Amino acid sequence: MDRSRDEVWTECLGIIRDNISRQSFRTWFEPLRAVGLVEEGGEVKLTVQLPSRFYYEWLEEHYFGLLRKTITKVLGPGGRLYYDIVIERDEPAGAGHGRGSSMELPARQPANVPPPASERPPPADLPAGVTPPRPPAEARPDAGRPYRADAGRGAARRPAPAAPAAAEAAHPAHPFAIPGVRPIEVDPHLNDSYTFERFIEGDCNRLARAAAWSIAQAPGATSFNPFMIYGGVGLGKTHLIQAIGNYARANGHARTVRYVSSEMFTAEFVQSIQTNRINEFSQFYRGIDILIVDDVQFFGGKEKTQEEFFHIFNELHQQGKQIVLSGDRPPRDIAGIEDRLLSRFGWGLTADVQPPDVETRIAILNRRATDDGTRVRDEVIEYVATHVKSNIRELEGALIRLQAHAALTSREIDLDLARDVLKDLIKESRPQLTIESIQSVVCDYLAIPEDLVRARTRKREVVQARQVAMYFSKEITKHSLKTIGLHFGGRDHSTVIHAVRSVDDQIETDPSFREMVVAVRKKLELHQR
Ligand SMILES: Nc1ncnc2c1ncn2[C@@H]1O[C@H](COP(=O)(O)OP(=O)(O)OP(=O)(O)O)[C@@H](O)[C@H]1O
Repeated sequence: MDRSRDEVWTECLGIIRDNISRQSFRTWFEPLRAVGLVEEGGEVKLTVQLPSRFYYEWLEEHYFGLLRKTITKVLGPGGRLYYDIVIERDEPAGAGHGRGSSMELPARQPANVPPPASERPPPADLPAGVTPPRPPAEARPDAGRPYRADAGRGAARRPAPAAPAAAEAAHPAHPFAIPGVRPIEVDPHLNDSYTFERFIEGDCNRLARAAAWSIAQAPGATSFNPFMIYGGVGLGKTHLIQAIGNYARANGHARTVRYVSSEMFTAEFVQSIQTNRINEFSQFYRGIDILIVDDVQFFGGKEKTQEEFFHIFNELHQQGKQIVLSGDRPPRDIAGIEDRLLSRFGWGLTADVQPPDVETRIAILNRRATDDGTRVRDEVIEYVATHVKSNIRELEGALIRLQAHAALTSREIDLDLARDVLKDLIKESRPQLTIESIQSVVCDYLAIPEDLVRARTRKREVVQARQVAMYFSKEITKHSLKTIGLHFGGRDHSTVIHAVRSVDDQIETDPSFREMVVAVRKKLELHQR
């Protein structure tokens, strides 16, 4: 064999890249690594490592034909592709591996185009003692059956909720209810309209949507636990994580679902401390079947809350309950959260959502208009979709504005109306923050008169505000260090470098400082919407 495994795989990737969208390539093929290449009995076996079973199922289901052709082209008719799957933690007994170990899982022979993964028997050629990947949830015999608290993997047995007394025991009390007085239904805090039916799938969210769908069929029983979605503002994270809860509740796959933002969780926790009810708070969250926590980055710097969440997380995970999280960035980039918690966020599956392409934007607008019972011409939909690009919330906002104007003025929604009504939005669909606006947001948050950050003063709190404003100016604007310095009373570029380093250092070492930076960042993002 004259070529190395990496060379062979790079050649394969080149062919695959030319045959699928950029987004799909990034999602499904970029994370894969070649880990072996051997020639044996007239066959050339290339082994590729997959990050999870989910990848295996997805590749087999969607890219089998392409992979077969590619391997034959690169390695000839004797070419075979083998998968090496990294086993997630807590695999069912039988797999016998911990996190990070792997198993050899031969891909199906190229001659057979396999039926969908859900209809296939387990591959017969697995090495002894290796458990085949679980079929997708919809194919499992338990899928679709009413949820039972004691049916899950490792779940503690609980009384069946038939008799009133049992029902009371089965309902975790609301943290702020009077315990023992009456059973209280857990309010899931879900928005009914955040469903899978209303969620438009595109390259931008395919992995996240597919994983969310699997989880909703069998919460706690897939290897995607926890499941974390991350991505920018208004890209559908909340919609998707709530869709899991809505679907699981509607189909009897979970009895108690709780959606909570990390800020709300923190507020409830603080309140429970103030009212001496930490135990109730903790019991309540430990009894939830699907816990959905939005915007986990706001746990940053809140050490006590993190600790409480850590214990709740562990308990739920051990009981086989489902945990679903969202954040504005991947776990490794979240500041101010303890490593032990961050590493848990990455235990299951993390999937990102990206800004939608124009086709997906058109589909979202069409769907939204149909749901609202409004007729909007194709040319108007296309006009809005091509001009409003940055996020889906803005896209929906544009449509709502059009609908409102048309209703108030009894006009039809046509291109003229769209141009007229949306001209300000379209001109500056994402206002760029200037150095001055950053100074203003930072000073407003820290209660410092704005002109002081440009003045000569070295008072401690002014220096802090100045450094934070410099830090964000460097991060957000495209200005050079020199220009940034000039906007801060004519300081030179080395002062800006020093400010950025100093802020970075303090983020690392000072939790309350870190919390302040996170809060300022959120304010700045609001100004960009
Ligand atoms: N793929 C989609 N199909 C249909 N509607 C969508 C889609 N993605 C987002 N939306 C809609 O866009 C709006 C914003 O979505 P959502 O609140 O879920 O975004 P987010 O990523 O959680 O934003 P933030 O980070 O600001 O909380 C919602 O009304 C949601 O229903």
